[in-house]
Amino acid sequence: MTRGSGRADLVIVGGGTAGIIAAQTAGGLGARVVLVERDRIGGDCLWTGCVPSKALIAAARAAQNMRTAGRFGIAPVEPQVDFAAVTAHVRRSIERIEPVDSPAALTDAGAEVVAGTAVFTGPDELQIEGRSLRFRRALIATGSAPALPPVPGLAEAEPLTSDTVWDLAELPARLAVLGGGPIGCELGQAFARLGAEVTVVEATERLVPREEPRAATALSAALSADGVRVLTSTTVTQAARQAKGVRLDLTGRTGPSVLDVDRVLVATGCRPRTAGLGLEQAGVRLDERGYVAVDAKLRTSNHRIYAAGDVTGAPAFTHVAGVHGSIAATNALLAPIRRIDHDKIPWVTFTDPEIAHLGLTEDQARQRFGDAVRVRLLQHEHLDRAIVEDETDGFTHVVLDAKGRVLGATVVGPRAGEMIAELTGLLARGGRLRDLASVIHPYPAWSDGVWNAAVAESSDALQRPVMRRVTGALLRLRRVR
Ligand SMILES: Cc1cc2nc3c(=O)[nH]c(=O)nc-3n(C[C@H](O)[C@H](O)[C@H](O)COP(=O)(O)OP(=O)(O)OC[C@H]3O[C@@H](n4cnc5c(N)ncnc54)[C@H](O)[C@@H]3O)c2cc1C
Ligand SMILES: NC(=O)c1ccc[n+]([C@@H]2O[C@H](COP(=O)([O-])OP(=O)(O)OC[C@H]3O[C@@H](n4cnc5c(N)ncnc54)[C@H](O)[C@@H]3O)[C@@H](O)[C@H]2O)c1
Repeated sequence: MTRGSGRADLVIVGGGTAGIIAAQTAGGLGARVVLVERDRIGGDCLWTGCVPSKALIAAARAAQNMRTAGRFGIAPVEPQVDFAAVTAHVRRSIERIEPVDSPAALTDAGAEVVAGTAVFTGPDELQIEGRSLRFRRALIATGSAPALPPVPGLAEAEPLTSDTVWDLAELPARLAVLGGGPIGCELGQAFARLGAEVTVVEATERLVPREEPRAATALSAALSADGVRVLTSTTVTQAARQAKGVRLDLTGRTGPSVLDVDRVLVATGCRPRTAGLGLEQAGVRLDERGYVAVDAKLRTSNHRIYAAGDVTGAPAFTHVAGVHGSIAATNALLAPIRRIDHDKIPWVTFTDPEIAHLGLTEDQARQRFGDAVRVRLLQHEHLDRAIVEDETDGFTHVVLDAKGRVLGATVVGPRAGEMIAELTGLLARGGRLRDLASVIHPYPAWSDGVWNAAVAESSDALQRPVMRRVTGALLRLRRVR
C-alpha cells in the first residue's frame, strides 16, 4: 500500500479540503504521507458545497438581473430558465475545478492516495478495507454531513439535502426550505430566482442567526423582494407524503398552519462524520456535541492523532478547513507550535446582498469586553458606488475595542466578500480602523465603504478635546507667524 517500507509519517483520513491541504503540506515537507478517501477526492466543497452552490447562485443572479433591468432603463423580461442547462453549468464548474483536487494532483504533490474507508484499530494503527497501516501521526479530516431534524414523516418524504439537491432533474415548482442558515438562504434565494415558489422555515426569530441582527433584517427584506416567503419562529411538526408532493404541518407565531410543496430541502445543520471510525480504539475523545475534541493546535486526546476541518466542530468553512489542514500537518510532522484562532476568521454568505462576516459580532464583543466596545456603522445609501449601481441597502458595521482596534465586522452588499478582506488583514495585525484612513483607495470602488468608515473614525478622533487643543494651538501659532 505504501511506497518503501515501515510506517507512514502521516496518514490522513478524508480527502476534503482539510485532508487535501494537509497532504500537500506534508508532501511539500518531504514526509511519507498517505491520504485515504472513501468517496471522491475534493470533499463537500467541490462536489456538494461551495462550488455547485456558487455556480447555481451565479445562474440565478443572471435570471434576476433580467427581471430587474427596468431600474436602469432596460426593458425587464421574465427569463426562460432551462434548468437542465443550469445544472450543466453547475457540473461544468465542478469539472473545471476538479483537476486541482484530483488524486493525480495529490500524487504530484508527494502524497499516496488510497481509495477506501479507514477505521482506527488502535492508537497508531488503522485498517483500510481490511488492510492494516501503522502510522507515526494521523489526521482525522472526515468532515460533516447534513442532519435531518427529528420530524415525524420527514425521512419518508424524500427530503433533499445539500448532498442530493444537485441531482434534481427538474426545478421543483414549490419548494420548502427547512432552516434559514447559510445553506437555506443561499439555495432558497437561488431556487426562487430560477422560478420556484420558495418558503424558508426558520426555527429561531431571524434568518442567519450567527450574523448581526441588522444583516438578518436586510437579508429577510431581500428574500421577500425576490418572492421568497420567510417564516421565522416557525418549525415543522409533521411531514406527510401526498399523491403529489409533501404536506408540512407548521407551528409558528400565529399558531398552526399547513404548507403544501413539491419538494422539501432540509438545511437545518450538520453532524460530524465520526460513526464507525474506531475512535474509541484510537483513544480519541469526542466533545459534548459529538465532534472530535481538539485544542488550539488541533491535537486530539491521542498525541499521535490530530483533527482538522468540519469534524472538529470549528466554523464549517472551506478556508477554515484548509488552514486547519496546513496547521495540523506541520504541527504533527515538525513540532506542535502553530495555533488556530477562530475569533479572527472571515466568512461570507453568498446571498444577494452578500453578508461578509469577520471575527466577533457586537454582542459577542460586548460579552467579552463590556461597554468599552464601540461600533462604527456606515450605511451604503451615501456610498457613490452603491448609488450608481442602485444597491444602497447595505452597510459596513465595524466592531471596535476601546483603542479603536478591529474586533469584528459585517459588510452587507454586493462584493461584501471582497470588502471584508481588508478588515481581516487589519484584525490579524491588531490594527485600528482609523489606520486605514491614510491608505489611498480607488474611487468609486465598493471598498470605499470600509475606507469611509475609517475616515469617519479618523475625523472623530480629531474632534476629541485633546486633539482640538493641539490643532487649535497649531492654528494660533500659524496665525502669529
Ligand atoms: C451547500 C454548501 C455550501 C457551502 N458553501 C461554502 C462556501 O461558500 N464557503 C465556504 O467556506 N464553505 C462552504 N461550505 C462549507 C464547506 O463545504 C465545508 O466547510 C468544507 O467542505 C469542509 O471540509 P472538510 O475537509 O472538513 O470536510 P469534507 O469536505 O466533508 O471532506 C471529508 C472527506 O472525508 C471522507 N471520509 C469520511 N469518512 C471517511 C473514512 N472513514 N475513510 C475515508 N474517507 C472518509 C468523505 O468522503 C469526504 O470526502 C458549504 C457547504 C455546503 C454543504
Ligand atoms: N457561504 C458559506 O460559506 C456557506 C454556505 C453554506 C453552508 N456553509 C457552512 O455549512 C454549515 C451548515 O449550513 P446550514 O445552513 O445547514 O446550517 P446552520 O447550522 O448554519 O443553519 C441551520 C439553520 O437551521 C435552523 N434550524 C435548525 N433546526 C431547525 C428546524 N427543525 N426547523 C427550522 N429551522 C431549523 C437553525 O436555527 C439555523 O438557522 C454552515 O454553518 C456553514 O458553516 C457555508
